Amino acid sequence: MLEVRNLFKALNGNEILKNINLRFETGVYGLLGANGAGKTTLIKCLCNLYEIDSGSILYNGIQINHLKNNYFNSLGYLPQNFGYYQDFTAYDFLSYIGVLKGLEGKKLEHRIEYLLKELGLYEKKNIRLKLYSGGMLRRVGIAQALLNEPEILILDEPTAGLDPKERIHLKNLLNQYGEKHTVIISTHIVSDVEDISQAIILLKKGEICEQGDLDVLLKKIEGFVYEGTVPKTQLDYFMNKYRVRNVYDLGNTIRIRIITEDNVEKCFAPIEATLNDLYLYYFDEVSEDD
Ligand SMILES: Nc1ncnc2c1ncn2[C@@H]1O[C@H](COP(=O)(O)OP(=O)(O)OP(=O)(O)O)[C@@H](O)[C@H]1O
Repeated sequence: MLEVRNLFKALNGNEILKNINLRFETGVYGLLGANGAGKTTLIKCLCNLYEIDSGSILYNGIQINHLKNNYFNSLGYLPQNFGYYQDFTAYDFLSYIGVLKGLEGKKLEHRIEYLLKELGLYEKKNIRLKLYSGGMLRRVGIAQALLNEPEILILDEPTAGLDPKERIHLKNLLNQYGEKHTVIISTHIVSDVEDISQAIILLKKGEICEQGDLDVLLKKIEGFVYEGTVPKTQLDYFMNKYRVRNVYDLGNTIRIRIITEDNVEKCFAPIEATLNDLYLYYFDEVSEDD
């Protein structure tokens, strides 16, 4: 179990994370926030790559900075910008990282082959990484994070560069991995974590604004989400008046989805809220995939 208590972190004199309290058990956790919210900084703290200013991060009750290698052995991490050796093949690169992680022999070979197959890279395992596409490199990055079958898997923007089919495949893989391990996924893309997260954490300007089970979080905006059909000429009026999520062109009219706590015009009817609505409600912007 990984626990964050009253964490504060500044970078170059700017307070980036403020009073963060979190608890991670087995399951998938979706860490959602707009660009610059502090997700990467938080992840670097969780990976013990940043010293924290105050508070504590505990793994099974012990501060991670006291555990040193024992903690790293339990951790798999995909950084936002993942470094690799261009002239290595995927197989050689994973062997190299595996050895750094203390794996060897047949066990390492089997694990590499399994992950290359799982991530759809097996046929290309002997091609140099400099010839890989962005999506393929991201998948190598995910494979290296999974090499030691870590108790805690932390992925910073794992779907960057992946196509829709690869995203779905990765989601299934992470969902399965989360059945027995802790998986923390940082993203600003709602669909990366929707349907697979046992808890969603919303980070805004360095503070947790909400966390918990998605159904419970959605209750907070129950009755605030509406859809309605309005004349096209009134779009600007409604855009200024409400947070507008979707606009569907119906010819002379448009159907819009809005979020508001105010009373609305008769043309709007309440509708069930989704994680994308929650994202817009808290962050005042639509998620990239919406
Ligand atoms: N070394 C640094 N010194 C000062 N400020 C920093 C440093 N690194 C990041 N920041 C600032 O900290 C804030 C949070 O950055 P961070 O990268 O953690 O956010 P993020 O949520 O991961 O964003 P993104 O999705 O764009 O990667 C930003 O305002 C960023 O400019």
